[in-house]
Amino acid sequence: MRRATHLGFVAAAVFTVMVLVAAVPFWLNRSVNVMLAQARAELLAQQRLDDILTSVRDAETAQRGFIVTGNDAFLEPYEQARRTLPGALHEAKEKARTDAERATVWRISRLVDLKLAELDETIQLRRHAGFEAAERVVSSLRGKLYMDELRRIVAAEQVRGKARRDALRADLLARSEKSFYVSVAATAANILVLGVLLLVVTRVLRERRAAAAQLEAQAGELAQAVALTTRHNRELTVVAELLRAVDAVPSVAAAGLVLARAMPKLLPGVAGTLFLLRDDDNQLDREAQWGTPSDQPPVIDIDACWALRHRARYRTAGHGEPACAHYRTPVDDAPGRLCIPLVTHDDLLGMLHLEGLATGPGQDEQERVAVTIAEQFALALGSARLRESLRRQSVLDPLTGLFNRRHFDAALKRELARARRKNVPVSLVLVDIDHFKRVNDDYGHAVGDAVLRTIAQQLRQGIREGDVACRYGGEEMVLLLPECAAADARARAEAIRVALATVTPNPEGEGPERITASFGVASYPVHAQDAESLFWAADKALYRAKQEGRNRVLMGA
Ligand SMILES: Nc1nc2c(ncn2[C@@H]2O[C@H](COP(=O)(O)OP(=O)(O)OP(=O)(O)O)[C@@H](O)[C@H]2O)c(=O)[nH]1
Repeated sequence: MRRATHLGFVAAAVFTVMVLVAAVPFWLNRSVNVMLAQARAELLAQQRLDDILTSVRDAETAQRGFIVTGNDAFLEPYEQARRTLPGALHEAKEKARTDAERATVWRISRLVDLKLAELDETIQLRRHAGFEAAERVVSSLRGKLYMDELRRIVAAEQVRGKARRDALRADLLARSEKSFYVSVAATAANILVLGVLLLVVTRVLRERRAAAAQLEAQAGELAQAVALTTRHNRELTVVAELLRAVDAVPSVAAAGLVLARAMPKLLPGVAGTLFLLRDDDNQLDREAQWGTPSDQPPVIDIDACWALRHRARYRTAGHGEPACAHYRTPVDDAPGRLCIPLVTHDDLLGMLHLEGLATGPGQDEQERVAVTIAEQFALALGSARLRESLRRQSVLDPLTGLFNRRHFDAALKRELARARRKNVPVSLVLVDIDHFKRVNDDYGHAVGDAVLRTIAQQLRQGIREGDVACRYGGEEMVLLLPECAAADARARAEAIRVALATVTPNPEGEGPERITASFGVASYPVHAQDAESLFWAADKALYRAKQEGRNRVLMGA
């Protein structure tokens, strides 16, 4: 704004200077014109006097011719002079510019009148009194005196006029010269001023252009920063949602599905596969996939991936770079791959394999997003794993891997309530190893534990999905069989009993050659109506089985 005001002042000043400079030659030209007009008027005045003198002279010549010849034809110029001279004299008087001029014209006018009167007199004499009478008047030299005086005055006036004209011409020449130099100087000054103005305007425009370019660049940077922040915020929101969702999942496997749903939002157009490390193993399972990934094996070894081996991300952009063993398609056919190990607290949890990442500009940005997701997901996954492990520990028996008594009590109540609601049966099978004390005594507790694990394995194998096998306490175990009537429960217990007698109790070392167990079966609604009575009925049947010689299945009463 201030710069614009300055520019306005400069323009106004330049305009004023230019007007003044242009006015000087104009003024000089004007004075030259005045002088020219003066010179012209001078010439005209002289011309008028010359014309008057010439007319008088012609009239005198005509008088002489008439007097000599008496022929009227000679009088024509005289008549002409008498007609024109009054007008010429009048005009001369009118146009006289100074008092001196006016006085001179008056004197001439009087002499012309006298001369014309003398001519008139002589002509009349010649006409009426003859040649001699006219000759006498002419010879008196009165007319000659008039003419001489008239010539003298006009000649003097000519001399004065010429002097005035010469002075005017000299002045005119001097002024023309001055006017020329002033014009040249004015033009030069104008060019100079215009040049300065042009310079100032160019500079101002250049500065404005630079300022505009700077503003444009700043606006561009700002827009980029805003876009980046918006994108980061969007990413943060999605990552936060992802973490919240992973936090709420019931199992580590479900966390993979949550990731597969979030990834297309975070890295659009990028396909991927999530591999998760098995517990106590060097193998990873393909847990989830999104986009249109290339063929990936369902199970991979840690050694199959550069990223897993080195615990650092590994990128292949194509062009013959070494491929990971889990790539089933050549590197060049699926460029822009990135393997990121999922690590938390130095524990390897899995690996994120991404495909179709940018290989040119935008590569770093995508990789940054991918690494952020992998880091955050690994943390969330670690927590999910821990939660899952704690949950398992709270319901599982650590020695056998069967559910513990707390879980059994809750499951029994739940299944009984459901059986009542749905009007279906539910059965319990109590299992007690026969003479287990002897195993401990003969081979030690470690072998006893191994035998317990073998039997637990047999129980797990002998039941359906949805059935619950628990270690109730010591060497006593229980099977909860939902929607299973008494006869079916008995048959199932019998099958387990028979199978048990055929397995090696401790496949890892020494121990008894075979082991047997006794089974007590009770069912809702035939043997009892509530949890406690049902358990009690099964326990009584088990007791009877022991009493009757062990290694048998007995039904509740
Ligand atoms: N090794 C091992 N032994 C256990 C465990 N829990 C209970 N026992 C043992 O199991 C044995 C149970 O013995 P008893 O209840 O006398 O019965 P039994 O020897 O199996 O004889 P019957 O049941 O009458 O056939 C005890 O010696 C307990 O110490 C366990 O977790 N590990």
